[in-house]
Amino acid sequence: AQLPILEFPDPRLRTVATDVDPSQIGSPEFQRLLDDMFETMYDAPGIGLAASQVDVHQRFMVIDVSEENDTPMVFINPQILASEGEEVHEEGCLSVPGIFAEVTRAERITVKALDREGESFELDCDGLLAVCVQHEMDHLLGKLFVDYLSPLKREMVRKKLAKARRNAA
Ligand SMILES: O=C(O)C[C@@H](Cc1ccccc1)C(=O)SCC(=O)c1ccccc1
Ligand SMILES: [Zn+2]
Repeated sequence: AQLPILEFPDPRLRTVATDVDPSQIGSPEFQRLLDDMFETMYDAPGIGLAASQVDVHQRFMVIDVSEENDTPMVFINPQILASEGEEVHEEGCLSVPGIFAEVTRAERITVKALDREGESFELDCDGLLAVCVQHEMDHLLGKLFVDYLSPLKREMVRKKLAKARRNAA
C-alpha cells in the first residue's frame, strides 16, 4: 500500500530515528513495510525514501537511482565509514514538494548497513547514489535539505508550501 509522506514543516520529520532491532528484519511486518516504502517511492516518483518520511522513526531507507527503476536497495542501520571530496548537486525532496536547491555533500562515501535479509554489507558510492544515501541518512537524523539553505530562503520555501496547501484545500 502507498504510505502518506510527511511534508515540511511537520515537526515529526525532525524526529531522530532509533536503530532497527536486527531480529525484526525477517518479520512479515517489517518486510511488508519495506514493500510499502518501495511502492510509495516508485509512485511519488522518487529515487529514495527514508522511514522518517512515512512517520516510522527507525533507521532504515530504500533507494533506487536506476533509470529503469529496477535496482531496489535497502539500507538498515546505515553508517558512513569514510567520505571524501565535495560535490554540489541539485536536490529535491518528497517531503518538500516542488522545491529544488543545490546542496554540497561528500563526493564519495563508504556506507555500511544491513540489507533486507539482515546481512551486513559495505558499499563505495559516488555520483547520484552517494548524494541520495547522504540525503536519506539526513532524514533519519531529522535533517532536511532545506536546512542547508539560508534562513531567508527556508522561510520562502515554508511560505510557498503553505500557499500551495491553501490552494489545494
Ligand atoms: O525525499 C526523498 O528522500 C526523495 C528524494 C531523494 C533525492 C533526490 C535528489 C537528490 C537527492 C535525494 C527524491 O527522490 S526527490 C524526486 C527526484 O529527485 C526524482 C524523481 C524522479 C526521477 C528522478 C529524480
Ligand atoms: Zn528527502
